[in-house]
Formats: sequence, C-alpha cells, structure tokens
Amino acid sequence: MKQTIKNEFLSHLEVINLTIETMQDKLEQASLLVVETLKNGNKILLCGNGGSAADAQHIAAELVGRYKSDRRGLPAIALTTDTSILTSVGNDYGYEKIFDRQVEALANKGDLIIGISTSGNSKNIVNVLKLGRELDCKTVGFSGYKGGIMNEFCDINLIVPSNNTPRIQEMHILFGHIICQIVDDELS
Ligand SMILES: O=C(CO)[C@@H](O)[C@H](O)[C@H](O)[C@H](O)COP(=O)(O)O
Ligand SMILES: [Zn+2]
Repeated sequence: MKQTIKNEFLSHLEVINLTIETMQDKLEQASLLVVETLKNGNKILLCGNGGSAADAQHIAAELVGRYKSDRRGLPAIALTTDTSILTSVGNDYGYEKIFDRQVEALANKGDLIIGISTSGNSKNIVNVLKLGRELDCKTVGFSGYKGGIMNEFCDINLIVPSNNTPRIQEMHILFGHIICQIVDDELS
C-alpha cells in the first residue's frame, strides 16, 4: 500500500513537471481569453462528465463566488448542475445533447465555452464545442491524451501531456485555479 501511495505521488510529480515545461504559453492565452470575455460583459459556460463535471462546477463557483480577492461576482455557469434539464434533455434528445441544448438556450455571441474532457472524445463535449463555434462563441478545451476530436473545435485546447485520466484531471483543476488567479489580478 505504501508503494502505491508513493507511486501515485511520483506519477503526479512527473505529469506536473512535464506540464510546467510545455503548457505555460497556452495557459496564458486561455487566461487572457477568459479575462477578455469577462471584461467584454460576456459569460463563461463550463461542462464535463464525471470528475470533470465537478471541475466545471468548482471553477464556476470560484468565478460567481470568489477565488481569493473580494471582487464583484463574475458570470459563469456550470451546465452540469440542473438535474431536471439534464434528465429531460438526456431522456428526450439523448445524452450527447445535454450540454449543447443548454448552450443553444443560454449562450450569446462572444461567450466562452470551456469543455473539459480528459480523452477529448466525449460526444457531449465535442458537440457543445462544435455548436459554440457555430454560435460565434469562443471555445477552450481542457483535455489530455492527444486532445482527441475536441482539437478540431477549440480555439485553445489545453492538452495535458499524459494518458492517465486522474493525473490529467489533477492538472485541469490546477489550470482552473491559475486562470482564477489571473482573473482576480486583472478584474479586482
Ligand atoms: O473522475 C473520473 C476518473 O478520475 C471519472 O468520473 C471520469 O471523469 C469519467 O469516467 C468520465 O466519463 C471520463 O470522460 P472524459 O474525461 O474522457 O470526457
Ligand atoms: Zn476522478
């Protein structure tokens, strides 16, 4: 058991070291896009499945509530939280549509959609990014592996250099926190 614990810590360290080396510029670009979207009076819409649904909610909460500084509340919506919408749209139109139906209903031109998928291939995430493009929204992906099908529909795809889903998720929430820190710095 001790060996498992050590191995998990070490594999996290390995991924974080690779991520620091390779991803700082893209993370800066994504942060600037979030700041610009909010400064323009647009909103951030976030979605993901499983652990990534929790990440979407976590990041939306930092923006609507607060991260560290006492700035005003910022417009962000996690599309993963309304069980009546998720079950009715899933039941009537299919699970692949649960996010893009909400974007169709809520998004305006210039809003930013953040799709979180470690594989980059979850159909509901690919669909929502594709629709976002069609509606003149900005699109950012948080992914891993090689970015998957999402690559095609993202203005910026933050691809964690790993094939290990939990390790990728650990980098995603760090990306979320880094972006929130930059939002605090720029909008406080
Ligand atoms: O949290 C985890 C694994 O760490 C799982 O709940 C994971 O998020 C789910 O299997 C997702 O359905 C994976 O989808 P994706 O990241 O490939 O889009
Ligand atoms: Zn997980």
